[in-house]
Amino acid sequence: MQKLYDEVSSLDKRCYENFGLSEDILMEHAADGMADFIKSKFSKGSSVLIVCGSGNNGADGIALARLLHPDYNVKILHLKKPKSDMAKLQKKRLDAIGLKECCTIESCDVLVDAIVGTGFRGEFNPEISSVIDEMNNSDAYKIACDVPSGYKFFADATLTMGALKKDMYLDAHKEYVGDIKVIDLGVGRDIYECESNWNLLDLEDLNLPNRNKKDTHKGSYGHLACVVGEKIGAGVLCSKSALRFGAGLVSVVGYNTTNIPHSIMSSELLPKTTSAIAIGMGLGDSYSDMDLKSFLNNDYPLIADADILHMDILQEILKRENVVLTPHAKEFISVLRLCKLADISVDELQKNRFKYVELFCKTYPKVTLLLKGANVIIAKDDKFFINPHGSSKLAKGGSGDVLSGLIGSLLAQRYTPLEATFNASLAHVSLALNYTGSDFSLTPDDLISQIGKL
Ligand SMILES: NC(=O)C1=CN([C@@H]2O[C@H](COP(=O)(O)OP(=O)(O)OC[C@H]3O[C@@H](n4cnc5c(N)ncnc54)[C@H](O)[C@@H]3O)[C@@H](O)[C@H]2O)[C@@H](O)CC1
Ligand SMILES: Nc1ncnc2c1ncn2[C@@H]1O[C@H](COP(=O)(O)OP(=O)(O)O)[C@@H](O)[C@H]1O
Ligand SMILES: [K+]
Repeated sequence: MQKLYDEVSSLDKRCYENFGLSEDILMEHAADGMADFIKSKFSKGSSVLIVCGSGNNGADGIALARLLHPDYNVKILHLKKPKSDMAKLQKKRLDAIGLKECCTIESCDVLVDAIVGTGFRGEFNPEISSVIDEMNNSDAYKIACDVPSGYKFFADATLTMGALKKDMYLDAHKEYVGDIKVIDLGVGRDIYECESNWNLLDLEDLNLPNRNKKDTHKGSYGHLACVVGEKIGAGVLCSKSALRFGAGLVSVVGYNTTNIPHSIMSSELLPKTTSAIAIGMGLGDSYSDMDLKSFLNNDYPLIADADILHMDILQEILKRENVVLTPHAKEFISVLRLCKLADISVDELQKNRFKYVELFCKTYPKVTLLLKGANVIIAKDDKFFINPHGSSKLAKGGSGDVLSGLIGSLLAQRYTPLEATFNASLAHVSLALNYTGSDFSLTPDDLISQIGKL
């Protein structure tokens, strides 16, 4: 697990004040980290074009040019005259060793974007936009210094300074960042970083269910009741996924339980041995509120997904002690509207995913939320996690039902709602990562069939 930050300037400031490091020392480490990265990937003599802006992001780029010259064939393009004190100082140092400047995006092996970093505000003017377009069209290996400029530069790798920034994990930004690597700024990352409520999940954080205890029976591993309605397929996917992920028993529950696999049980009412409930997937609108209440009149841990996230009965669900909500963006704006927290478009949500997740959690601190997307957000109270390891292989109907089953399974096996959710989410993305077929071909059944290989 790694920490995430809204901003790192306060962390830089701690370095100046607590560790006696200057801005110059920090920047020298930033540039050195980038130089090491390039040296590890490209042999001496490779051509490196560094495109610099006028602030400290540009200054990082100028310092990098100095560190690579003359072993590498370095060229520098100043889009604007150096303006910040550090940019002016770095330019003076570079001029002293003499380095060729260029004024167009020339062909090169490595292209470094040091136009703007965290100080970017507003929009680029048309000239800068067209330079970035040209850079994007280059065949070179593309490196973003700190962050891809304005999230318009398509980087192969982003070398980010000091610590990870939350903003890099907005869904829309996933297209631009490439592989992300943190560069230390003169002190180890553990020392540079301070507390943060936001964390990035690593695949290694996955804690799978186990069968280490010997004196057990099926009841030891819980019973998930999956309440189904009109579209039985969604409930079946959820149930199969739950059974495969270790729940001792799984039942499809409701009025429509014909044609279900033999391994799944069925009943009209909640089984007596129920230890967790999954509700919402494929529910349709055939249940009355009264019917639904009969499934909710208990305090079992519950995962609510899909159709139920549009229903007024959600208010009742949100009062429960152990509940997980798994909306995608469109469902989350419905949740926010039902809760009278915000009436916004999907677009507005996607631009401000972190803010609205925080708003929801502040109002419902007992609820565990998983907001689906290219980068999944998992949150409870004041703890927030991002799972960035999913891929577009998962963008297919039924992927979410499999996820609900994984979460439901762990709830039934008595994981806490937060543990169930982040472990299930990590398992879900691992299933997609482990799939060896073509990206476009992954089906929910493929996901389920791979659970056993985790
Ligand atoms: N201790 C530090 O201060 C460190 C700073 N570092 C680097 O410094 C960067 C931040 O530097 P700054 O705060 O100077 O900011 P940036 O260099 O990211 O951006 C500010 C510059 O961009 C220009 N700019 C802003 N909006 C623009 C727009 N819409 N169109 C065109 N130009 C625009 C401004 O005129 C200014 O010159 C980080 O991203 C990182 O790369 C690193 O060297 C690490 C240490
Ligand atoms: N481009 C993507 N990158 C990463 N994960 C994705 C992407 N598209 C979809 N997913 C994941 O796939 C799942 C889709 O769930 P959902 O939209 O509820 O599908 P369904 O309701 O059809 O089962 C979610 O876990 C989501 O995070
Ligand atoms: K940049």
